[in-house]
Amino acid sequence: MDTSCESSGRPTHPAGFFADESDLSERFPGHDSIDFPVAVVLPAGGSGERMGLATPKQFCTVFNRPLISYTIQAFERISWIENIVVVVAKESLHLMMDIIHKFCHKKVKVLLGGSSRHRSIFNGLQAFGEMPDGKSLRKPKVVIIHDAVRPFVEEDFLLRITIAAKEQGASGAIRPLVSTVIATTSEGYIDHSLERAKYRASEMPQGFVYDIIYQAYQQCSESDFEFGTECLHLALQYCGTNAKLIEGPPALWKVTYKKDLFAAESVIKDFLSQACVITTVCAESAELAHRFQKSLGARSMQVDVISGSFGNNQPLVSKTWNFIHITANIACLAEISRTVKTLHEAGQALLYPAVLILVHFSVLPHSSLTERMGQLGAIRHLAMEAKHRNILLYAILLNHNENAEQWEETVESASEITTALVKDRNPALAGQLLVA
Ligand SMILES: Nc1ccn([C@@H]2O[C@H](COP(=O)(O)OP(=O)(O)OP(=O)(O)O)[C@@H](O)[C@H]2O)c(=O)n1
Ligand SMILES: O=P(O)(O)OC[C@@H](O)[C@@H](O)[C@@H](O)CO
Repeated sequence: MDTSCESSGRPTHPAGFFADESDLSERFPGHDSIDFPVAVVLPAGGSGERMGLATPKQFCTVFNRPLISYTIQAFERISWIENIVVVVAKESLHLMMDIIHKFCHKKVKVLLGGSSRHRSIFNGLQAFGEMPDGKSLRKPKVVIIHDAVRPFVEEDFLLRITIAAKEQGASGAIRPLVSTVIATTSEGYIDHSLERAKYRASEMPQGFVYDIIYQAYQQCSESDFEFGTECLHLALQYCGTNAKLIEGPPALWKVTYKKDLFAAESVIKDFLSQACVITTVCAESAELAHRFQKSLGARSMQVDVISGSFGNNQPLVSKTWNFIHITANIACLAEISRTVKTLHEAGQALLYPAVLILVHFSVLPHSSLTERMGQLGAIRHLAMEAKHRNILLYAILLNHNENAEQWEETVESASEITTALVKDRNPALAGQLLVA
């Protein structure tokens, strides 16, 4: 089934998680040598038994977004990848279509999987031949096969896999073994152990000249289909193609057990919390902003400070998912409401939850904290509305202190709270008035 979704202002990917395309050609000169069609097959038809949850792991969510959506995004943002074929179980078909629509995924065709991973992959490969609906996709020169439950894959590694597949016929990601592999007897005793240095773990992505892997699957035995787990082996056994093996980064791991889901959430949290933008509206808030910038910088956060709202500054809005607004204006909720609208209209909270933090300080000596909390109480309602747009709105109140040391401590405390809110993105705290 084909899908399409027009969406305005899809966020670009920040540097750091995915390699920024601008530096690819420096890091990997082959970037502009993809002058042949490349497609991807994402097997996603499994049941995830080892995860031990009712929902198949590819549809388990991180920040209210299914794992498979992160994987699809990793490929759809790459300009030289023409088509993405996702292969799902029949009972997941509608859910998959909903995900594609909700997150405005592009270049995606959904096909039905089979009773085993190899059967699902073979079904996916047939998207490039004659299809019953007549909507076949252009046959790629190279096809990348990648488990849908490996969401963290970077463009420069995909480039290496693709070019190696074009040159060698097949290529695959490998990782060093973490544990030693031993052979066991039928009674459950050790028979012998393998010399770990001679072996590697076979991971994904893998790349193949399309005709090679397609012919290999056409020759597969029932046993291969039922019990096999290695596409590279099929290319070797049935087509005599010896895959080029390329050591990949640790982030290529396959989400298999529940611990892997927690690990995936931590990777995404870390990626989201690397940068923030601070907006200020007056000289006092600018002074405080620079104190924040220094303090957050010391917590490894990249901070941009701009005076006034960021308005239609799309590059700035699409650079991060964390926004801090510093003001002494007690009627500041209108400013916050405008910022929520800007972020929503820019699509910046479509794929990841955005964090918006109001930092309100009072320059009036002995201003009543209770009074300020009362005046800002409407933020709760604003936060509820923002949450429906995947924007988490928090507020931190500071009491300006004439005593320089105490003021420094207050700012440090506010920076610590800000860092925690950005890193954790806990929806339960949205709309709360926190006091530094
Ligand atoms: N019949 C199958 C079985 C698996 N897969 C996919 O192949 C990838 C890797 O397989 P695996 O980690 O084994 O997934 P599951 O089979 O779902 O996991 P489990 O073995 O724990 O049930 C996953 O994206 C899975 O959805 C598939 O497309 N079709
Ligand atoms: O064996 P499973 O079906 O759990 O997962 C598939 C993995 O084996 C596979 O992704 C890599 O080993 C590379 O072939």
